[in-house]
Amino acid sequence: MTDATPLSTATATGHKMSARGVNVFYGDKQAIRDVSIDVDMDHVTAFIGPSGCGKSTFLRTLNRMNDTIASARVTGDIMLDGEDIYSSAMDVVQLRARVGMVFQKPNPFPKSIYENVAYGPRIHGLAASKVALDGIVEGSLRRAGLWDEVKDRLSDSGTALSGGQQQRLCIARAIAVDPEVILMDEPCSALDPIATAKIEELIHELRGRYAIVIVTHNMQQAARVSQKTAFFHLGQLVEYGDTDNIFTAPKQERTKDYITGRYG
Ligand SMILES: Nc1ncnc2c1ncn2[C@@H]1O[C@H](COP(=O)(O)OP(=O)(O)OP(=O)(O)O)[C@@H](O)[C@H]1O
Repeated sequence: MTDATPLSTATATGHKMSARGVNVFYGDKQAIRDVSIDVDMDHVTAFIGPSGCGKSTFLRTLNRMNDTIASARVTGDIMLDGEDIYSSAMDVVQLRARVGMVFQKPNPFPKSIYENVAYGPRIHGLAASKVALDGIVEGSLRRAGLWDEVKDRLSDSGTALSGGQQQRLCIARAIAVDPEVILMDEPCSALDPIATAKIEELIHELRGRYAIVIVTHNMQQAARVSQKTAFFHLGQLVEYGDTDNIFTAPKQERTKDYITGRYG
């Protein structure tokens, strides 16, 4: 591909995920306007912008979570490894295993800690034996930084953990099905500063192994955890670039106004 190649479709961009000309409507109301962006493996991408600008809506297009909202309609192209995730051939259950999601409010299943992590690998047939499943559960909890805190109480309910532990359990659950991309929608907004610091540390550790996209209201958090930042405003992607540049030398006036606290 040369620089002159039009980016009208994302088929051959070589990025982990690519969106081209994406619009999202809720009924007649347009929430996302003509957004094009690439997401890569080797960095964390932060979506920032004032409340209601469409960060969560756009994030949800990346694993078709908007399918669960009856009024939502998505147009444009979204590719995962060059494959159109909105094509009729795409298995949505598989897609959501490949592109996992962690929500604002920790939402463990009302099941044991072990079952929370084992459920996905079991339904996706990822473990041939109980020993293999035990290994996946332990490995996922270790990678989510939770193993030492829960190894002696795996049969306790996931909902009995603290909020921060529940969020790490949800990250372990996402990791357990061996995803390629992890979407995080304000994962720390319900957590205290210590639990938040643990999640941020975890994001650093997971970086490189997965493509990570995080929606955050907190600009300091975006600056701490991400290498790329996308600024959204009124449903548009106003600016996307290296996090350092977005925060120190934004090119667009609207980005500058937002990061200097003039609105939002
Ligand atoms: N399920 C829905 N039905 C109708 N409109 C919706 C729905 N979800 C979001 N919207 C609207 O779409 C626009 C974008 O909302 P969205 O939640 O994506 O923004 P956001 O930037 O993530 O906001 P916040 O930071 O407050 O979470 C808003 O105008 C919102 O009211």
